[in-house]
Amino acid sequence: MDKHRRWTYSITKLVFWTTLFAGTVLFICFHSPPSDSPSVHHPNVKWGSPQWEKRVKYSARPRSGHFSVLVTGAAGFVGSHVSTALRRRGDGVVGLDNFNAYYDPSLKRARQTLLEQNGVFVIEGDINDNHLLKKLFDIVAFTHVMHLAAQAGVRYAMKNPGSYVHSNIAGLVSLFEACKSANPQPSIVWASSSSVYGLNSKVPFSEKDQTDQPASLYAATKKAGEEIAHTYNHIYGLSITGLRFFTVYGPWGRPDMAYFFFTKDMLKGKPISVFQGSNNKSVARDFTYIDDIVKGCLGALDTAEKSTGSGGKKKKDAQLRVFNLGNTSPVPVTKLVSILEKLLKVKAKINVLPLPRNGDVMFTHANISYARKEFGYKPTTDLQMGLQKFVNWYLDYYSISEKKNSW
Ligand SMILES: O=C(O)[C@H]1O[C@H](OP(=O)(O)OP(=O)(O)OC[C@H]2O[C@@H](n3ccc(=O)[nH]c3=O)[C@H](O)[C@@H]2O)[C@H](O)[C@@H](O)[C@H]1O
Repeated sequence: MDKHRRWTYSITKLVFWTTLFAGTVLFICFHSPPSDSPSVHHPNVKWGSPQWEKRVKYSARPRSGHFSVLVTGAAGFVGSHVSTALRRRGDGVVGLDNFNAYYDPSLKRARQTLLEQNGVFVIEGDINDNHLLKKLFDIVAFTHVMHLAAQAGVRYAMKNPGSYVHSNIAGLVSLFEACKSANPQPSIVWASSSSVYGLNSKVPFSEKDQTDQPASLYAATKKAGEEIAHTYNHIYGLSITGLRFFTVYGPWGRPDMAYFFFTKDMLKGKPISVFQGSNNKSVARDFTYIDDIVKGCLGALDTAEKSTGSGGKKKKDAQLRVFNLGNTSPVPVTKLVSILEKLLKVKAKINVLPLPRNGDVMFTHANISYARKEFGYKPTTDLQMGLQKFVNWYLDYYSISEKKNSW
């Protein structure tokens, strides 16, 4: 071979191998297996990449006759349970969560891992990110949005008021804007709160009762959300259902809630503070078990009518509803503590404190007859049984042996 031919041969060889290598890389990128295959669980797939879009679309794909649902707050307590239930029955589910550090983000990541194993892709992003929301509605024709992302917690509102405005007001508006512009417009079910009843003293709380005396900024932002929902329903024909949750508890729960940190502190032998009203009156809550709440969420979703707008205009009036989702039997916080003492086999060190004026109310008690009538909502788990399930999960998740229980 002369010098020139050898040179041409080397170049041809180089081009051949480069093309083969580039082709293989492109093939891997564009023909990766579907998102719920365990081999491709990369939570950090680049936003907006073809692989990301593919995972979003795959996760959103329902079984025939089922819904395609965007669940915000999917790595949260209620969001992770609802996403799993929807996915299990055949709905396509895409999760969205900002994984903020309000409480231990590793718990949110653990929920995300479970969701991914169940075929739910959870996108890390904020509901205030208009670009992200637009992109999601551009690539998927979601039939429903289950909006559970929020800044929760009644007492924390005094420490960080801005985060309530950011998530519960600005975030809600950003989400409604995206839904109103989507084509088709989805039906929306979202989490309001029992706290909207505020200083209401008429029991049990009915959806028709007054809700204009919120006792915390948290409650005020949820009440504002209900009014904002009215506006978007009225102007744009969005079908919107608000759910007033009553102190939801259970496995995979929120560490900022009393039943959760009482358990943690009691197991460590630390004292707990139990609030009490004036004249030694007990503070009580209508504690509601997570599985009952999930049934209520699905019932609301299944009975939600379609939105009626398109192109930013409404064609006719759309559905607007608000439901209480409670347990209907308030339990004093002192009773909650005594149930935990039995289940954990420890004596609590209790400091009784006067109910602080930081947003707490004396009691909550749900009337659930409207939800029962509309979608057969009927809670079945009492506090004793529900806490037993929570404690089983807690000891298992934090790998605490029975021996340690006798601290
Ligand atoms: O239904 C709701 O809309 C809200 O429910 C929940 O709020 P709450 O009912 O206030 O739950 P949680 O903090 O567990 O306190 C429970 C009880 O323990 C008492 N409590 C609390 C703390 C303490 O140190 N001592 C004490 O006695 C306290 O006085 C109270 O009586 C959600 O957190 C909130 O996000 C929202 O969704």
